[in-house]
Formats: sequence, C-alpha cells, structure tokens
Amino acid sequence: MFDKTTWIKLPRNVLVGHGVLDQLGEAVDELYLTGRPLVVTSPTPNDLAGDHVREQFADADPATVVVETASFESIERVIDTAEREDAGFLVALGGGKPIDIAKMASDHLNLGFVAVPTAASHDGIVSGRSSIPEGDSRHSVAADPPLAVVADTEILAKAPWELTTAGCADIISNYTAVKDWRLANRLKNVEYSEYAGALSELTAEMLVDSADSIKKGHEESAWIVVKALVSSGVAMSIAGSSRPASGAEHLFSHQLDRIAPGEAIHGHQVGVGSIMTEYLHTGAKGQWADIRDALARIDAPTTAAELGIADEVVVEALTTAHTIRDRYTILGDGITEEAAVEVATRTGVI
Ligand SMILES: NC(=O)C1=CN([C@@H]2O[C@H](COP(=O)(O)OP(=O)(O)OC[C@H]3O[C@@H](n4cnc5c(N)ncnc54)[C@H](OP(=O)(O)O)[C@@H]3O)[C@@H](O)[C@H]2O)C=CC1
Ligand SMILES: O=C(CO)COP(=O)(O)O
Ligand SMILES: [Zn+2]
Repeated sequence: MFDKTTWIKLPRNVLVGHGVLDQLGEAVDELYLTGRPLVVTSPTPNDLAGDHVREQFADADPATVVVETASFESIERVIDTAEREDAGFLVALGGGKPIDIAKMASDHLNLGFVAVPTAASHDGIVSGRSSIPEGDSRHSVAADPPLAVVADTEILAKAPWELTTAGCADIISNYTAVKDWRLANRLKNVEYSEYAGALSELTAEMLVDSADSIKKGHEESAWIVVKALVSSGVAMSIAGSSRPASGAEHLFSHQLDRIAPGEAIHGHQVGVGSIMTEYLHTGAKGQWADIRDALARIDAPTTAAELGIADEVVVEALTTAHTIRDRYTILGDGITEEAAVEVATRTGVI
C-alpha cells in the first residue's frame, strides 16, 4: 500500500516592499484573526517599530512582551503573558530571536501569528521551524510558520548593514547545507527532498548572481535579500526540517554561540563555517574559494578575525560541533584538532 504523506505549511500572505507595515492591519484582517494582538518583540525592534505596529491594531488594545534571549524561558514568558492578557493572536516583531520565540509560543497556544521582520538577517522568517538553544545542545523544533509576513523594506534597509550581510551569508550557506544533506542521505539513509534541495541551492545561486546589486544603503538590496530568505524558509517548510538550510556550518555556528556567546551574529558565523565545510567536502581544489569570494562580495566576514573570534575558539568549535545535535554531516563523529587547524588555515579563516 502507498503510505507516504506530505504536509507543507506555508504563510498565506507575504508582503514585501516599501511602507508595507501600513498594510499590516489589512493583512491580518484577511486572515480572519480575531481578538487582542500580543506583540512579541525584543528591545531594539520595539523601540524602532513597536508603536507603528501597535497603531495598526489601535481598536484591539494590543499588549506587548519584550524578550531578550532565544530560550525556553522566554517562550514560557510569552505563553504566560498571552494567557494572562487573553491574546487572540501573536505578532512577532524583530530579528530571528523574537520570531522563533513567537513561532513556538503560538504553536503551543494554538494561536495564529504574523511575522514583521525588522532585519533581513536569517531565513527563519517563514520557516516551519524554531531554533532554540538549551544547555549544550540546540533544538530545531517544528512549529507552524507565520500566517502572514509583512516585510517593510524601508525598515529593513535602515537596519545595520551587518544584519543584511548576515542574511546573505545564511543563504550562501545553503550550498554546504545541501551537500551535507545529500551526504546524510547516501550514508545514513536520511530522507532527502529533491524539490527542497533544488530550491535551496537555486536560492543561493540567485542571491550570488545578484551580489552586485546588494549594496549598503540601497532599499532594493533589502528587497532582494528578504525574498531569498522567504524562498529558503519555504525550502525548509517543503522538507519539513531545517536540513536544506542547515548543515555542518550551522553546527559550527551553534557551537560558537555556546563557547563564544554574543561575539558574532548567526549569519556571519554560518558563512565562515561554510567556507571550511566546503573545503572538507571538496578539498583544496574545490569550491571553498567561490564561497569565500561570494561572502566577500557582499561584505560578510570570511575570517575569524573579521568575526571577532579567536583562532583557537574556531578550532574548538570545529572539533566539537558534531555534538550539538544528532545530524549527520561532513563532520561525521568529529574531526581531529589537526584536521581543524588544517582546514581553517588552508581556507585563510585563521
Ligand atoms: N527558525 C529558523 O528556521 C531559523 C532560526 N534562526 C535563528 O535566528 C537567530 C538569528 O537571527 P538574528 O536576526 O541574527 O537574531 P536577533 O533577533 O538576536 O537579532 C540580531 C540583533 O539585531 C538587532 N536588531 C534587529 N532588528 C534591528 C534593526 N532594525 N535595527 C537595529 N538592530 C536590530 C537585535 O536587537 P535586540 O538585541 O534588541 O534583539 C539583535 O541585537 C538565531 O537564534 C538563529 O538560530 C536563524 C535561521 C533560521
Ligand atoms: O538557521 C537555520 C537555517 O538557516 C535553522 O537551522 P537550525 O535547525 O540549525 O537551527
Ligand atoms: Zn541559519
């Protein structure tokens, strides 16, 4: 008997463009969401756009909860606030942290949520996953994607340029993520989706082809990047896992978050990780220099020094990254310190 099923969850309304935040209320009305909105945000996005978002729901007496860390405690706080304030739906405003937290909280509460990204910094904007660290490990938890995404390029273009280059690097890292996924399929029989893999690679390809149009201060850059982030998130939703966008380069980044927290941002870390894991996949004559050059063209870091991370921390993260989660990658069950120094040195990362 044929027994396969596919359930792909995607947002219904995706608005990207100049000033679209003014249409947030309209985008929500279309979804038949009712009741009191709870705005889930972090300090900077709340200062920048919190009032603008709340104005969109002036008749519904919006409540707000400000979270500072991506953690299970923050998710609990949002759930408690939503119950106490009798929220009808959640509005996530900010970078990857508040969006991931709202995604998980709304899933738990059985409430819809809408994402209003303030930074084009990560591809979790529409993905059906939440990425939350806990102790020594990192959980990628299935959670319904937002019902709508309202990405105002006027806001995104004013965000620090580094956040946009981080989003580009998160997309460029799809190249190695898909290589790791295929490897896991061949060696460990991990289920692979041709559609999701192809979409993820195509998204990286298109972003790299547009690199010359991605420039600081140009609103069009935010538009190009956020559309790529949406596309990469759709690949994750098709796959039903973060595999199309997260391989060994992400394990490396998650490990850096543990051992050198707050030193560099997610997208920049995965970009540098991708240079090294590409080297591990294809060797000295492989495409690692193409990844490095693509990152350099959009101003993203390509070395430990540019990340602000010490060389020995990079080596430690590389040798221990495989312990972060049960996800087979080119790192296998761990690489030696000698191998880590070799790859980091040969690629010019340290
Ligand atoms: N679920 C998924 O599929 C995915 C999840 N992720 C997750 O997303 C996170 C990374 O996303 P990222 O956006 O870097 O994380 P953050 O939400 O922590 O944002 C990064 C920084 O940017 C600040 N910020 C946000 N918007 C603006 C703005 N407009 N102007 C100035 N500063 C701003 C934030 O301020 P403040 O400090 O006030 O918050 C924060 O300091 C990680 O936790 C990662 O694991 C990444 C990819 C995919
Ligand atoms: O960052 C991500 C994809 O870019 C999410 O992946 P993780 O499952 O590794 O958290
Ligand atoms: Zn990522």
